[in-house]
Amino acid sequence: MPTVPTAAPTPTPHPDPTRRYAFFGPVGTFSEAALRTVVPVGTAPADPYPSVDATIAAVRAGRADVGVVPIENSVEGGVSATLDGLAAGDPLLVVGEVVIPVTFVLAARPGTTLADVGVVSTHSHGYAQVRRWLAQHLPGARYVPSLSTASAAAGLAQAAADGTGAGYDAAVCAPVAAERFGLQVLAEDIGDNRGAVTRFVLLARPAGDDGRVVLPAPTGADRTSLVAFLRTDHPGALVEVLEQFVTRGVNLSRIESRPTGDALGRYCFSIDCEGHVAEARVGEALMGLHRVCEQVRFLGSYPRADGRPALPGSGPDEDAFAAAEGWLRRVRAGRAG
Ligand SMILES: O=C(O)C(=O)C[C@]1(C(=O)O)C=C[C@@H](O)C=C1
Repeated sequence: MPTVPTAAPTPTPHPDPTRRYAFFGPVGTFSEAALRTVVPVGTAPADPYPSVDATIAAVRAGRADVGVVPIENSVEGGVSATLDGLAAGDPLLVVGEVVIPVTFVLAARPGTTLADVGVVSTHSHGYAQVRRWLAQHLPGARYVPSLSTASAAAGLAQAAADGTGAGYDAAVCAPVAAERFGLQVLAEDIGDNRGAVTRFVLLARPAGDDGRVVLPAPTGADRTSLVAFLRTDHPGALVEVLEQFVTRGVNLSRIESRPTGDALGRYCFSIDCEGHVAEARVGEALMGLHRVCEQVRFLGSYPRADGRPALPGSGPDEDAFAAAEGWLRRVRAGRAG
């Protein structure tokens, strides 16, 4: 069985001042906070885009080299816009991840009190994380969705500057967004779940057009992301997919189904597993998937934000994979097994 080559040379680490970064904006989003953990202000050009789709499109079109978007929240789960954006369209690679705590404030124009708040706006993922607090403290309040937590805050500031109404009275946003847009914080730390975190991914175009290597080299504590499209709707199709990981002792850290959009009942599986495609066990699992699936879209292998090495699996260790490969080579050459 062929050995999967490792990425060489090692790609440039972030921040790379020669690259242009894009993030799901405007300024003050959690996505910007995630970006700033790897690309501090002033180290490289970084532009805000108004949605996940726009951020992904900027990377695809070459307006940015690396894009930062949310992919998974510990309370509300997968971010559909990101999962779907990566499953279709020109291929992109995940080249890194960042996990940050998410804490929310209720912010409004200065002079507003809690009793004045009848309509609240925020991103749908933000709303899902403060629903209980709102029900308890603003039981009559109506919810208006916004493109991001920070755009809800920006809308209040813009309306104040224009002398108009924003269509809502308060925004649920990051503390930094309230500060950036000169809003008054009516309530702090209003998240329903202490310790909520969101995982963000750094996206880049695969190597090819500019000759840059973007696939990060293995670190020993990596994650691999992919999308598996099942061949046909038949009994055991998902088991066949899972088997590829189980038999190689590869641990999954996330699996969720997403509709392909073609027809009712057509789903693909968005999967994260532990390890790097350069490791034999992961490479073989991916080859196995390729055999049983209609299509497998490799989304990248990249260092885990928590630096945790793969859990020891019940399957064979890396040496056993190398030994098996050597053995097959020998017997194929007609030598004694
Ligand atoms: O609106 C933002 O600030 C974002 O970065 C988006 C987003 C998300 O979609 O998950 C990020 C983290 C929070 O969980 C809420 C919203």
